[in-house]
Amino acid sequence: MNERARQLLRVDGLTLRYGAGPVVHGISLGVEQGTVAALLGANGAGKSSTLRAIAGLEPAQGRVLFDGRDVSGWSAARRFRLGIVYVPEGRAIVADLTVAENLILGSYYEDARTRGRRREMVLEFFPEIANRLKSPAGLLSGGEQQMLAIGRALMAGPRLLLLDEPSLGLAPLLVARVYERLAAIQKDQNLTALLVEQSFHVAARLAARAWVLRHGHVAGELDAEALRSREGRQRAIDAYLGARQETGHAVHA
Ligand SMILES: Nc1ncnc2c1ncn2[C@@H]1O[C@H](COP(=O)(O)OP(=O)(O)OP(=O)(O)O)[C@@H](O)[C@H]1O
Repeated sequence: MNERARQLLRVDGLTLRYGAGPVVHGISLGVEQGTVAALLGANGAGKSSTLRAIAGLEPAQGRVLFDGRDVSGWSAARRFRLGIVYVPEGRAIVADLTVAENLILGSYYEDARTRGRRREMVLEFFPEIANRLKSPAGLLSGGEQQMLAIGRALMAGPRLLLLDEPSLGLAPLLVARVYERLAAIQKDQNLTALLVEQSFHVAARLAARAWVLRHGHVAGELDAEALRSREGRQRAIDAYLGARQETGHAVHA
């Protein structure tokens, strides 16, 4: 990893347990400012738990540094105010509120001018929801709900977006569209994000770096070049399947 690049997020030795044994075992990673990184792995590998711990939604051991500040003991609300914004799996929009009201929820504490400016930006990225502002959010399609959830997070002016499986439950064409928009937002807004994905090839299009988790361990690490190469793809598949015993060591491609 290029140590000179500025890491907005640094996680060291993150360990998380729900009951007896840990489900995340001493994970370390860093996300550089202005880049998208991904946590890959099969069901139950510990991806969501890691993301939730970074957001402050699960108690964990280890260190979470944000912009050089140790936020490990901070509540989720305090991390949110610092700019760490989490978009949960399953989207969690408020079905009974309109699309416009859901957007307002994302920037509840901002002044009207900031809110208006951000709303304009969000609607530019997601014209699908721009035409549906007065509809109850529950009537939107799955893809539109995902766009709304991302839009709502952008309304908060995130410095770091934590995206839990934005492709979940979406048809391939919609997944491609959501990822296209994320790429446009990243380019235009210089967004920093950490996302969770099960699909390697979906994440590989956007991410500059990825970690493959397996049974709560980092089983492999891939940089941008490896993410886009056939060899890197094979390496990730091996790590998913545990074909190589790389547990505990970051594998540089
Ligand atoms: N609230 C919870 N209470 C107890 N165990 C949990 C809880 N949440 C997750 N787990 C367990 O922790 C492990 C890691 O789950 P996690 O959701 O982080 O994995 P994941 O890689 O995100 O998988 P998925 O893609 O299926 O969401 C799994 O064995 C899961 O059953």
